[in-house]
Amino acid sequence: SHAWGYGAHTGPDKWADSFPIANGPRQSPINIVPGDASYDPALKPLVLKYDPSTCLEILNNGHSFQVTFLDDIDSSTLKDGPVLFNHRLKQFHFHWGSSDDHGSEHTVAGTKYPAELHLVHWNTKYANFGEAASQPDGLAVVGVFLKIGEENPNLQKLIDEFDSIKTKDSQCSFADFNPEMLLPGCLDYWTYEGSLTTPPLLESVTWIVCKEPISVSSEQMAKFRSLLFSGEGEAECCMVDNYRPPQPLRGRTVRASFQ
Ligand SMILES: COc1ccc(CNS(=O)(=O)c2ccc(S(N)(=O)=O)s2)cc1
Ligand SMILES: [Zn+2]
Repeated sequence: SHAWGYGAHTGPDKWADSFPIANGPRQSPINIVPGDASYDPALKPLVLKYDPSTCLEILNNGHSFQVTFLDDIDSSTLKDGPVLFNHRLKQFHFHWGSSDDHGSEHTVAGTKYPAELHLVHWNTKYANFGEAASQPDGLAVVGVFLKIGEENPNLQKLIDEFDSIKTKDSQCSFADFNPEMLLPGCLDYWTYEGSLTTPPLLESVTWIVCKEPISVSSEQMAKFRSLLFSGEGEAECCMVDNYRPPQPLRGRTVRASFQ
């Protein structure tokens, strides 16, 4: 069958054909309705400790661009927040639109942001990422919204690599980047039990969505849109609208770490 993508014939409405879990009970993303979220005073503050020396490479995987980290020791970790176990950072990537008025996966009271950052971590009670990804409490993804405003010098460090990763399956080494620089000042969050937002859509993700966005300039967003879904030598297809729309809540509770 066709590989999955975001086009008319391969996009989110077609994913259930090959990945029936697409219609499962805990799919992501969702529309977060702040008024319906329940403040949970038992939720701890998020503890994110990242080591820039574990940054390995930046790559275009044909769906997004991602920065991959060395995860063989506990050097870049997520602790506390809504999770009970230590998690290790595996990679971060983004989702964005074809224009500044849409592109995020989660929405907040129906508001769409131009882009959304996902920092993917796996629970070290499991042997490795692949094991963890198939467990209901195996992954924790921190989502950060991007909002049009000031140019973001930390995002610019990623954008400066785009000429080397323009096409699908291109990659280059990328060192000494600290993803802490991509976090908002305030780490208030909403949390709920969900899934990967791309195939295999595994229902193994504790979502941790930050309330406060980070800034990105409109010019920087235009650079995101210069990346290609297509491979070298193929007809050029701009990497835009690589987001899954919100999915049914199916009775899930969204908790807030703040009042
Ligand atoms: C077991 O085989 C596997 C397991 C997992 C994957 C997907 N790769 S992945 O985990 O990096 C992510 C995909 C989508 C992510 S999102 N947008 O929800 O943050 S994270 C592939 C093969
Ligand atoms: Zn993602």
